[in-house]
Amino acid sequence: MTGFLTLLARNRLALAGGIVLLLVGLLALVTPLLPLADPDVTNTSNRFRPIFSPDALLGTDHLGRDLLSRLMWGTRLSLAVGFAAAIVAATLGAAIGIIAGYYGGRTDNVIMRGVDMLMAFPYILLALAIVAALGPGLLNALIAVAAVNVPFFARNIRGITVGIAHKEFVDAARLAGLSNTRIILSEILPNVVPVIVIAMSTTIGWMILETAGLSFLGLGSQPPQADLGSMLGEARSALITNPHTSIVPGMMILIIVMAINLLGDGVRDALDPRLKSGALSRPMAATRVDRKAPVPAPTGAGLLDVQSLETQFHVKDRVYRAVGGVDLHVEKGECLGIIGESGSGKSVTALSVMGLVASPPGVVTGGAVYYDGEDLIGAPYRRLREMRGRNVAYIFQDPLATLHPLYRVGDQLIEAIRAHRPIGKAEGRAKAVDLLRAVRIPNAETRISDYPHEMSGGMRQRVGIAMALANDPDIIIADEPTTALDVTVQAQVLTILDDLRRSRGLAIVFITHDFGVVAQLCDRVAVMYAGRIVEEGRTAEILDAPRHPYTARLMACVPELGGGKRRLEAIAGLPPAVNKLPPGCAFAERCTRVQEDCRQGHIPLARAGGHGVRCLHPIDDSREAAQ
Ligand SMILES: Nc1ncnc2c1ncn2[C@@H]1O[C@H](COP(=O)(O)OP(=O)(O)OP(=O)(O)O)[C@@H](O)[C@H]1O
Repeated sequence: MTGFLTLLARNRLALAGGIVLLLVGLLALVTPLLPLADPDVTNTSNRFRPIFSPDALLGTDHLGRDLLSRLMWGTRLSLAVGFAAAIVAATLGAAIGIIAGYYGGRTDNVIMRGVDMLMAFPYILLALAIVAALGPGLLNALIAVAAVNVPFFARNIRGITVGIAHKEFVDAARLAGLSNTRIILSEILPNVVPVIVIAMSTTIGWMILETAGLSFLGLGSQPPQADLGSMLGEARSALITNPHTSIVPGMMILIIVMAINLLGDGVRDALDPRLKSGALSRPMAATRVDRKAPVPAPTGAGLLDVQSLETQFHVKDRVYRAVGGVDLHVEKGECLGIIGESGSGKSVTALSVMGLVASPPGVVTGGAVYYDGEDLIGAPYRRLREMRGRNVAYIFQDPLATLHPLYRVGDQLIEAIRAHRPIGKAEGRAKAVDLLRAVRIPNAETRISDYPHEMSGGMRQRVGIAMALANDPDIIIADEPTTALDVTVQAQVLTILDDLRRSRGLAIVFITHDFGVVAQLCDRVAVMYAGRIVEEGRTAEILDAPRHPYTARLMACVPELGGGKRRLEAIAGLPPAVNKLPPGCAFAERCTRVQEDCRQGHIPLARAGGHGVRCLHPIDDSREAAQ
């Protein structure tokens, strides 16, 4: 709750909306206690007094009634009716939606067809029909407004419930013997409540307007009782001659609805922080580049030469330094492993290479990525598009998320091939079959017509590899491609990658958590921590004698088959938040070798031969590393 309120308070517009609404609500609450004139007492000799009259601050209406008093009492009534209608509509709609979505089948059909029938009427006609049937009056207007909004909630919540009702945790609850009512209350409801709150927060304003609309037409509050709509309705005839009688209630409606909508948007954003971080906003086609420092010149090291790369996420006033000055290079045909704990910046480094970090909120703020001497960070989007897949291709962790579920894998492969080569469909298909064979998918000719869900996880990952190979790239960046696979399939996939590397001269950048994989596949390895490379060198050298305490501790966490019984040492503490990186060594807090100078200034990556380490007190002795 505190987190939600903090997030909400950070949104200035929502905060302003909340404060205005709170003030209006407070005023409405204390209205009976205020020394106001009676809102219903008429005095025709005193009619149409202007604003700021001595005895009527906001003037009087056509019957000489005090407009300030009517405004306060009217606001109170309009707010009460609007909120009550929203609560009734949300409760009924959510209940209907949950029942339809959870039980499905005939129940769903019957309920939703009824809802569809309600939705088939224009809502204002439906509201008018309900009020006509029940008779004019504020309570009936409330019922009408609630009734016309029930279908909106029912439809929304039913859709969400259908998705949740088929989730494994609901199946588990059912298997555990929970009754349907218990499952709905304990498993479904908590998951749909945020959606109900979001839907309510964005519709209350609308319901206040609808109630005001009915009162304006004379179907809501009845004279002499004031609500904002009826005040507007009564002022209609004096709109030109005495506009203040319309402006006063009109302004209040505007203020209330604006405040509710701003607050509602804030509530939605706070409940779904992805909206705020930009995750759901449409990202740009290439990562935004904003390099302040001069671009480093190419060193000519390797086919891919990453220099001082800095990538940040700018979320409101916070800056997350996900990649804080990374230097890497990969030679043709070489396999470079990037290893590190979760959140150390491996994926963001990899995605930055081809401008694939989503912007907003991602920004490349420094450094360069040279591919064959050409700076990709500064390259125009057209050039990047040409090179994506053709020169540098990616394999991602979860092939289910990258393959389109509604297209056959063959069609997706053919599309990937044809994106860079103007070849016919038949030729594309032949090439796709060859690719599936290259990644050792049995019966490639028939499996090409499978949908992704018809394949096993390992096969889908092979399709991912085939897709990365589709345009004979020089470099493949594989971001934890085997993490989701079991060990035997993992071994097969690694073997395929290794063979392809040797047969095609592919360079591979392999991102992983697993030192075993690094040992099997990689020529060199770079260890990342808090957005920096802390150690880099030949795999055998680092595995034999890690020099950075972090690398040594990371290796000590890995169990060894046949290595006898030994205690696995977890690394105490957590990596620092990348928006609050400490000065000096980011690992200092968790390091057993830490000394005072570790916490000060920039620590460079010191190189001796091919082995680099970013540590002031590195491990010198392999026995010490093993401890
Ligand atoms: N959209 C975002 N907004 C803010 N911070 C982000 C965003 N995306 C990533 N980060 C931060 O960037 C840092 C690096 O993330 P990255 O995904 O590169 O880590 P990783 O080492 O690949 O982790 P994993 O092994 O779990 O994939 C993390 O601290 C992460 O929280």
